[in-house]
Amino acid sequence: MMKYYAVIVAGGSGNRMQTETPKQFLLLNNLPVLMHTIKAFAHSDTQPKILVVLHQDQHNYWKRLCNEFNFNVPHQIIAGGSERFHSVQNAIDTIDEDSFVAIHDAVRPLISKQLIDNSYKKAIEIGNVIVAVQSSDSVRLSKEGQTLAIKRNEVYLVQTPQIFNIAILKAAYKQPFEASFTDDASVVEALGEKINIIDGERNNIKITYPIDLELAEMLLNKNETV
Ligand SMILES: Nc1ccn([C@@H]2O[C@H](COP(=O)(O)OP(=O)(O)OP(=O)(O)O)[C@@H](O)[C@H]2O)c(=O)n1
Ligand SMILES: C[C@](O)(CO)[C@H](O)COP(=O)(O)O
Repeated sequence: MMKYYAVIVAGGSGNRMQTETPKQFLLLNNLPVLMHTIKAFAHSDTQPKILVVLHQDQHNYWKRLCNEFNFNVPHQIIAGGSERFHSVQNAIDTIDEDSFVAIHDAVRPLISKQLIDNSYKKAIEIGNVIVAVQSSDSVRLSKEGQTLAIKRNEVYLVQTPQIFNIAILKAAYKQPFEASFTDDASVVEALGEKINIIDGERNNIKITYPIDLELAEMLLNKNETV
């Protein structure tokens, strides 16, 4: 039987958020952001094994938070690295069985259970899957001091989860780090693999700036009242 993993990367320091507490631990409707994200995967039908990547200095803080919030969802804690790339690398190094692995940002807590299950299902069918949405704004490319309008229907805004077989992930994450590796698809693609896109969700925002936390709270409350 196929095995499933979810690697939830929470090893960042949240510089753009400019809060003393890293954004993955900030409260969203009275629960830390990271706990919402873990719960989304734990409540999915797929029931993946959950690996949470945290900076080594925050392991004890996280354990205290779990006690304080009575948070009992089973998960394994992995030490983070200097870049997102290294945090993912540390997690996949610990996986030793044939499996499909979803990599997801801790700071995308609004992911739906349906999108999680559908993404694993499609990854099994077509080999790999990343979720993305199209831009509703016009898009321009900045090059050599000029900007140029490009066809927005040829542009995707990439989200997570990004799901791959463990064998391809292990091979991809053996490559040396490049600044252009901003997600897992860019790392796997550098091996020459074709990347498959499926529709993401507009609600699946990444909490990056202070306004994103406010938006997430509004979207969460809207979902709960529907
Ligand atoms: N060394 C790192 C850097 C980032 N991440 C995780 O990768 C996700 C996406 O990264 P980003 O939004 O850039 O988070 P930060 O690096 O924390 O933010 P910033 O770039 O503003 O400092 C986050 O869940 C973050 O915790 C990680 O696990 N390890
Ligand atoms: C992985 C990602 O969320 C896909 O959109 C994004 O690339 C992460 O970028 P960040 O600069 O680490 O926030």
